[in-house]
Amino acid sequence: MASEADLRARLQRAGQQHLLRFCAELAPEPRAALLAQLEALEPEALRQHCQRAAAACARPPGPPPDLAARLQPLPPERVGSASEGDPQTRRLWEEEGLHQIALNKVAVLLLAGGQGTRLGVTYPKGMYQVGLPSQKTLYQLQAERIRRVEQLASERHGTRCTVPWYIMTSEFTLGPTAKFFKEHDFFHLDPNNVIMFEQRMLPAVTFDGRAILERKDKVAMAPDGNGGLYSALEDHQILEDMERRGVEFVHVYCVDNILVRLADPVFIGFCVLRGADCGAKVVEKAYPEEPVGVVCQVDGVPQVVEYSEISPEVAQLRAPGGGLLYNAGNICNHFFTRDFLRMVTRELEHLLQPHVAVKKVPYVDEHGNPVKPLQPNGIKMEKFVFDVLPFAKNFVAFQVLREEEFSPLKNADSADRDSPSTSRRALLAQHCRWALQAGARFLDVHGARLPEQPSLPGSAEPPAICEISPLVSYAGEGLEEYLRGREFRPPLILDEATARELQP
Ligand SMILES: CC(=O)N[C@H]1[C@@H](OP(=O)(O)OP(=O)(O)OC[C@H]2O[C@@H](n3ccc(=O)[nH]c3=O)[C@H](O)[C@@H]2O)O[C@H](CO)[C@@H](O)[C@@H]1O
Repeated sequence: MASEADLRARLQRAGQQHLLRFCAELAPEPRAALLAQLEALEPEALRQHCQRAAAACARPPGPPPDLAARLQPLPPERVGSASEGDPQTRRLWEEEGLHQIALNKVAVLLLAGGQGTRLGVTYPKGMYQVGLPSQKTLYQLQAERIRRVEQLASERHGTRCTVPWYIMTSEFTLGPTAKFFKEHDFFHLDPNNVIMFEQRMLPAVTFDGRAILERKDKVAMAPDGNGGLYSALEDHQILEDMERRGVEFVHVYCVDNILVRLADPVFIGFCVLRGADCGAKVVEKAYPEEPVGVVCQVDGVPQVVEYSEISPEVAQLRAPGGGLLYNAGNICNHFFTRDFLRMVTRELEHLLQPHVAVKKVPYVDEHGNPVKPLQPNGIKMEKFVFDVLPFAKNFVAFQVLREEEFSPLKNADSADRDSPSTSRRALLAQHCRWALQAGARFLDVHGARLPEQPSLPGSAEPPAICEISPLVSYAGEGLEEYLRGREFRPPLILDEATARELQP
């Protein structure tokens, strides 16, 4: 370990010697912890990081003034659709996706390093359960969808196959996530196929470029954004692991969408057949201010413009048909070829520009007293996972139906959108639709048939509580054999055991 004098010299080079100002008064243990934390910060990188943060903060807030003039919607030839068009083509995509999965060429990669501040929980979001009858957490639903899609591909192609699950965590989420998976026996997945790795952390910085001490013995650190993925892939040799397993296509997704279709064969097949190196799933934006990035073109190049970086005027622009001009909402589901990821980690990562988030960062004042600021006082620098899109040679977007594929859990229940209640409702409404489409009929307490609403929107309370285990159906398939022509008194919990009982 470096001596305190060494560290002092290094910090001086970085212009950050204030980080040691309480060191002399610390007991041996916290002192050692602080020194270890400081030793991990490379002086030149720290200097640049702090300078960049201050410079970015000094620029006028909001999107660059000329952005509006440089934006265009994606040209239609770059966009496919899961719901419109010919069902035969959709089947072809699905077949291709299942084929690639059966060949063990597909992996999923979860971005799970975020802190879930808006939801207000202290544990990783994937451990959250929104109050489904089964009480399954987001992680469990995801694990079961992986098992089911493996099964579908295996059955179709008569092989046994694996979809490895890579999980990017951060200092905040690795410990609890790993523990949770162990406690739940990896949800019956083979632990060798669940690969957790950690993203880097960066110091939070004051507006004048000084790294913030959160405690006398601790620098305030935050994960480097979900675009930290690319350096984390390199740090932990994840692409080498993928290569060893023969993985060629990666579905990257964010943790909080209860309807996420892991390794979605339709999306994978579409991207593969289009020869894409990079893809993004989109939904039609629900309203102009919806906090989703917009997939569009900037200076003719595909890109996502994040909701925090688009002006309200631009977000509200209308197309001639009356819909939003920029209506391709990013749902943080990306397709990458391993070759593309390799190119990014080898050649392009350093070109990704960090984004500035101004936040309230707890700190110690000059007397060493802890302060919880009421106003934003610090800068966190984050890279975004989609910032690699402009480097793609063949980017495609894939439009899916919101009620089938997107209901994110962002806020606590006090909000009326993107909350535990709205996520639960979206999943239960979807399962009720699937059951009705498969021919189930629901009865009320008096035995009378409940009205059928097979086209139930995701935001509505379903007429009957019905939850279908992902182990029974991945996307509504295969339910007729259990449900057709049968009557049920809700709740109907269709798990594997019930499915066996209902089997003709
Ligand atoms: C940068 C980004 O992708 N933004 C997208 C994200 O926004 P949004 O602002 O909602 O993004 P979140 O902060 O929820 O992060 C998205 C995902 O990235 C993970 N994460 C975040 C920070 C970090 O350092 N490490 C990490 O792994 C989170 O755990 C989460 O799984 O989802 C929306 C859809 O729901 C999209 O419309 C946004 O365009």
